[in-house]
Amino acid sequence: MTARLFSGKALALAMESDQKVRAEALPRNPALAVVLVGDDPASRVYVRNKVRACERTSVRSIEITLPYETTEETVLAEVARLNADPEVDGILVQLPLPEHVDASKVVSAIDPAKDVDGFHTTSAGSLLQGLPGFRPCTPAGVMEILKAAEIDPAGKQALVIGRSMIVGKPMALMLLDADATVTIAHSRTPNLPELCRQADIVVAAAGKADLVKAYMVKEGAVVIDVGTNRLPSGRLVGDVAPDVVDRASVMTPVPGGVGPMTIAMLIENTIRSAEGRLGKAH
Ligand SMILES: NC(=O)C1=CN([C@@H]2O[C@H](COP(=O)(O)OP(=O)(O)OC[C@H]3O[C@@H](n4cnc5c(N)ncnc54)[C@H](OP(=O)(O)O)[C@@H]3O)[C@@H](O)[C@H]2O)C=CC1
Ligand SMILES: Nc1nc(=O)c2c([nH]1)NC[C@@H]1CN(c3ccc(C(=O)N[C@@H](CCC(=O)O)C(=O)O)cc3)C=[N+]21
Repeated sequence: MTARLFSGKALALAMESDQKVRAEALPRNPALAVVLVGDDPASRVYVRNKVRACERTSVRSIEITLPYETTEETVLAEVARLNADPEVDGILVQLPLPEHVDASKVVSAIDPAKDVDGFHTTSAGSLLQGLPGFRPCTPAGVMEILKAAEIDPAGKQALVIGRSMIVGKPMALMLLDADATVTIAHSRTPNLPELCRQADIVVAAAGKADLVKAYMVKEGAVVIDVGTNRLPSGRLVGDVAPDVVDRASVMTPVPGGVGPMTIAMLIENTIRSAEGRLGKAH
């Protein structure tokens, strides 16, 4: 079998036209503030992509770049200022933060009503309880891809590789909510190939190039590649080896798969936040 490559980039662009209309229908443009501490080159690429998506959808982008040495107190003060600003709808603090800054403390300081990343304990609690709230953008983007590709997780065996707060854990919950039977693998999982071979849907989010190889994939499985690994050559690759294309039925490419959908969901959360704040609730 040769997999169909599902373009997250095309889906993200399709979502943008509706997002732009909604953003422009509001009394003021929705605004997203991104706080970047230090100058991690990978983070810079993500921030640049977010800024471009904001431009295309009429979302105001506020970038706050602080030097690596910035104290936790200053980062917290910046978050407090953005919380209090009535013109700001979404706050994203780019992770990872420098070691001397406690990331969970900073994330907890964000007003849950502006938590467009969906990492605050309030948002995480809403996801766990099936209540409305901001959903983390990457797994939400994966769910949108599955929907657009007409893949219903109900009754399927799903394997999530990775258990981070950003991707793996919320991904597993969302697939569970969609009635899949979910297995979560991590670095201490001894039998990854065996678990992988049983899965109808594989979401790879470990950050290890070529972790998922063709022999591990069930014929006809759906393979979603979240990994973004920068090779020494500068090339960006996912967690899924190229020859998996011969076994999967649907696959997402890297780049051009989950990454652009993460950004599309961030814009979506920001516009929803603005709609709520400006009296256009869903
Ligand atoms: N496309 C996008 O929009 C996004 C892409 N990413 C990318 O996704 C990847 C994961 O990101 P993130 O979750 O933040 O990363 P983390 O490093 O926080 O988590 C990685 C997870 O993978 C697990 N893992 C590592 N090695 C293996 C292995 N050999 N077998 C099984 N599990 C393993 C780890 O296990 P343990 O918990 O035991 O350490 C951990 O749970 C990265 O490449 C990142 O760049 C991330 C966010 C968005
Ligand atoms: N608070 C916070 N929220 C995040 O959502 C967050 C974060 N911190 N830290 C880092 C990870 C990673 N992440 C990506 C987003 C977009 C692409 C993306 O757009 N990728 C493009 C290409 C990018 C490139 O060319 O390098 C693609 O896959 O096509 C990738 C990765 C969000 N993250």
